[in-house]
Amino acid sequence: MKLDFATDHAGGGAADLVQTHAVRGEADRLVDVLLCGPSHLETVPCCSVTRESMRNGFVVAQDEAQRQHAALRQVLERHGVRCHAMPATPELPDLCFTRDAGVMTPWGFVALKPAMAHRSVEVDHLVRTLSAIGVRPVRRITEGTIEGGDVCVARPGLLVLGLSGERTSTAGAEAFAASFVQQGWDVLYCSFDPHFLHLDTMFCMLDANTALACTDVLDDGFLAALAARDITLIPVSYKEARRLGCNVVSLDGRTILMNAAAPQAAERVRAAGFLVEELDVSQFAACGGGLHCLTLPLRRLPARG
Ligand SMILES: NC(=[NH2+])NCCC[C@H](N)C(=O)O
Repeated sequence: MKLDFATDHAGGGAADLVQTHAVRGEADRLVDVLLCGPSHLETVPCCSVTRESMRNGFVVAQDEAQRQHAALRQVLERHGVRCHAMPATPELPDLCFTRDAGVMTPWGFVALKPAMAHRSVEVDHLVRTLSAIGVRPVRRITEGTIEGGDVCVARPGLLVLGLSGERTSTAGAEAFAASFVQQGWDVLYCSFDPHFLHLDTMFCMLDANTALACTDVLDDGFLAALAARDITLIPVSYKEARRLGCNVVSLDGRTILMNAAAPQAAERVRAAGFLVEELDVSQFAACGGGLHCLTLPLRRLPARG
């Protein structure tokens, strides 16, 4: 497979702009992020959490969803994060979960290949939106399927990929991983049942050596592989993870945005010395996504550097 990250980045013009956008680790300092407002958010019965909400009669309360999303944006901006907006559109009801259609890597933006039909059509919309701010894909995945919620660029040298077989397939994950392998990165695969949707509902990095994890659910081999890499886990219960309580955003390896509906997880993260900002994201959680899903980091800078 030919990977031309290096050549794509050589030279001037747009390539220089692309080069300034990169994510080398989930806990580096977040500088630029892509958000999309929930004007067209709707329940789509494509994941277990949303199906449960629908059984319970949940319908999106537009005003409340807008308020919660505006509060997220305010917190990000208060922490100095530049928020870019993707226009919402009626035919894309899950678009506010900007995490899933693409991923920023150390070598530039990679357009993904979502499994769900209504999500796969988000990719072109995302690519157009990013082009307008000078970010063009260095690669587009064409093999298998892969969604951004299953991608964790954990820290420089370590990539973690979720494999449910439903949203992300082995072919998609391996195609995405190829460029990292080529650059000498260690790649860990985490297999789980499609019930759990994406890796980021059960595993999110807090700093380079600490992650929040639904340890009761995660595969023992995966937990052992994390331990072997000196990653300490702060456990989250299944019930809080199902409320998207494990689905968090590390702003800088120190300040963590967390779902207010998971107070035990927040308490443990605080006890471990992190600063926690709790946010109400109940409208989104009912649709299967939390804070991590609502944010697509475009640029993170190493804490010291
Ligand atoms: N990164 C995530 N966990 N995203 C959650 C997406 C939720 C959305 N309803 C879906 O099923 O596609």
